[in-house]
Amino acid sequence: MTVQTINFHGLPALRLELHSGDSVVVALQGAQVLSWVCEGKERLYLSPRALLDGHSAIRGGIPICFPQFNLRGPLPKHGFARNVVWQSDGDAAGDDVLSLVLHDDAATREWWPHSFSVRLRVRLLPRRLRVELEVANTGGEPWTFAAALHTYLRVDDISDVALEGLQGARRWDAVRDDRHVETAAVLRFTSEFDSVYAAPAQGVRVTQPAGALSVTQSASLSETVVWNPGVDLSARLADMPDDGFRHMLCVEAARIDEPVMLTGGGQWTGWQELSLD
Ligand SMILES: O=P(O)(O)OC[C@H]1O[C@H](O)[C@H](O)[C@@H](O)[C@@H]1O
Repeated sequence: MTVQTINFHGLPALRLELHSGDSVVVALQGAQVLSWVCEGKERLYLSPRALLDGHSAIRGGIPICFPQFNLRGPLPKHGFARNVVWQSDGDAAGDDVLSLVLHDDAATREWWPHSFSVRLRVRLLPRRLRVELEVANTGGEPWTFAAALHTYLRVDDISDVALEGLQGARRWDAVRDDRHVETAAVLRFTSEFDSVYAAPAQGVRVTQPAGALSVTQSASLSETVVWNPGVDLSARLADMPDDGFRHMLCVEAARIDEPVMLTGGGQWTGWQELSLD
């Protein structure tokens, strides 16, 4: 197992490699995982048109949304954590773990006037990647936050992908602004798909001809968001190729509807785990 500091397409990043050859790359910007190679194959989608300028949101990998999800609040979309540079936190790292931390500073207090630290631990195991977010209130006043691990899974062809595990879950279909209980045992993706589900306890499974991947998450992340922009929105997104939608599916572990309240000194943890079947 080796940890290296690297330059990933111009971005400072950390890279961890197992003896097996599996590897993970995490950019200091946003503590965003940008690559997970498992058994010789890239498992995360990173748009070939992603903006890698050191501050714009990066289209792909595992963006961290904090302390806001989407436009559900006054902050920039998905909060500011994905736009700022985090620090490597070697102390909190272990043999198979990369750790990065973000503390409040003058810039974050301009957006959000609170004292906090957010830590991301990325654990690389054979056939498995676990991403754990820890949020602490380092001040005296209580505050609330929303968060998401906005994972872009790489798929060979979205028309061959099936997502299982959401039948019976409460769903808000954001495309149609419709609330209902999911009836489908298997979801398929033929057009824009953007839905927030009550997270199923057993997680979900993404299957395609090349194999299956299971996605599980902590109960503290109470929602699973499923997003694929489809052909029209993909063409409108400047940082995605027109056919980008074919090669990705976002399965996000999120905390949206009921924000977390942390009193001074309080701490919260949420995780998502990806594992090859
Ligand atoms: O374009 P971004 O700001 O990265 O957001 C990308 C997407 O994130 C989530 O999946 C939301 O549910 C979508 O509504 C949003 O379009």
